[in-house]
Amino acid sequence: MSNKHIKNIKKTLLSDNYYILNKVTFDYLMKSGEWVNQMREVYDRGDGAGILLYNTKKKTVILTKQFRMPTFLNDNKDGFLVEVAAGMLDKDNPEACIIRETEEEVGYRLKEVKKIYEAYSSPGVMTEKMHFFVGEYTDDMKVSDGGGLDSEAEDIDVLEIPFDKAVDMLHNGKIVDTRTIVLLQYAIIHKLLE
Ligand SMILES: Nc1nc2c(ncn2[C@@H]2O[C@H](COP(=O)(O)OP(=O)(O)O[C@H]3O[C@H](CO)[C@@H](O)[C@H](O)[C@@H]3O)[C@@H](O)[C@H]2O)c(=O)[nH]1
Ligand SMILES: [Mg+2]
Repeated sequence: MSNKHIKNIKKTLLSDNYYILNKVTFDYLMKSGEWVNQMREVYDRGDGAGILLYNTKKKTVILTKQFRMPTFLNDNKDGFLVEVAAGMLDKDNPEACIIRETEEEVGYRLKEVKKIYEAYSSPGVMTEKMHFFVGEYTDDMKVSDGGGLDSEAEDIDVLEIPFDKAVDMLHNGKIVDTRTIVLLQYAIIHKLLE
């Protein structure tokens, strides 16, 4: 972390109730040559990973459906969101995380995944970097019903749907999760299911 355009970075903890919210003040060198003091609230909940699971024979994908309170508070009528399987890295590397999350959330045990992108989720407010994966699944990889961890009160529906239906949902506004949109578009562009 070095940048000659910033100095005097100071962090004040506002909340560590569950994850970390800091108030960060710093001096920033404008293009004009003037130093200005700025403040940002920065939420740190670690990094995450998400995966589009696809089956080339059946031409299907696996998505999840779960309640997301922040979306309920902002315009998502019933608060349920259709998403790719995803989770937070915790202490794992991204590959290990997404293999673990795939089994927990949708019940498939993957051997291989392919990393396609890394991107910041919401760069103005969050530190979170998201690792994007795609992975091929077959029926024989199914080891459980998935659904998420009871210990974390996860209550996840597993949706195995035709890829064409997922693309329709993308185009008619039924899929409104950025990662899911990015991954479905990747599948379209790279003809993953053809
Ligand atoms: N008590 C409590 N529990 C929480 C809180 N925030 C999260 N949790 C618990 O932590 C679990 C995290 O589950 P994961 O599957 O690891 O993460 P995720 O919520 O699916 O997050 C994924 O999607 C997010 C939204 O796009 C991403 O931000 C994240 O990086 C990750 O990819 C949640 O199910 C929930 O039980 C909180 O504020 N309080
Ligand atoms: Mg999850």
